[in-house]
Amino acid sequence: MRWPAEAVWEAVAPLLPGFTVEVLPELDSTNSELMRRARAGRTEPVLLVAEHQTAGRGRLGRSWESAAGDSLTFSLGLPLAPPDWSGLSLAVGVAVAEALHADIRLKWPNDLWVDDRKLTGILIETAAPVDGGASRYTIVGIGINVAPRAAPAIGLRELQPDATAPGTLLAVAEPVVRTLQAFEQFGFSPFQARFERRDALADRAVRLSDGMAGTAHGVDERGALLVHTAAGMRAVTSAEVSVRPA
Ligand SMILES: O=C(O)CCCC[C@@H]1SC[C@@H]2NC(=O)N[C@@H]21
Repeated sequence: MRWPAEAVWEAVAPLLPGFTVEVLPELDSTNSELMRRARAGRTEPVLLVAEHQTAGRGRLGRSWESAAGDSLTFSLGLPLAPPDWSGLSLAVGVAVAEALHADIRLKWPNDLWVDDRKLTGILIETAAPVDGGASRYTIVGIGINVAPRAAPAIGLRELQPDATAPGTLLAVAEPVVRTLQAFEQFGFSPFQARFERRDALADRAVRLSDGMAGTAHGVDERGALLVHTAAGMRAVTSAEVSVRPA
């Protein structure tokens, strides 16, 4: 199904004052496109949506696969200068989850899960400081599965049978922008309790990519994952975390 691009533009643009809104039929990756533009000096606030990505990217060099029409793939680009960057992807996850459904959980640090199946991935990248100042051009890429997907993924339609990619964009775009603005001012701490209400790892046995095992106990005020290990409580700021089978 093709997007009603003009209608989407007309509905979303008024929600995002100061942003240019673009809905394109195909791109390699919305994140890659905004990074190319930033490197060419174009650092204005943009919402860029691709109906289809030919080379969608995930974290850690992974790819983000989606067929046309079965997912929502977009990036927001804007200059940001928060006093502390830690926890940004968690705050964005809170905004997306709260905008979509009560049953969505947050899997530290970047994923949204339903019943331990991945619904959404978030890829945040930043370009060089804007005009040599404190702001960095920040590209927040979000991929949301909409059509039902085989495990280990899941589609939003399994929670909301009438979900569509354009409707999902309308639901999440403004909350994510408001979150980025709040994060720039206040950092992660206002999002800590909201994250913990949806924490998919809370009180679960986890394994970190460095081999350490323990039990997850929420996040601290900077968004670090707290893991109780044999060596004591660790505040984990960068690692892959997997749930250990019970
Ligand atoms: O799960 C992950 O590792 C993150 C996936 C992020 C995918 C989105 S889709 C829109 C934007 N463009 C990309 O190439 N990636 C992000």
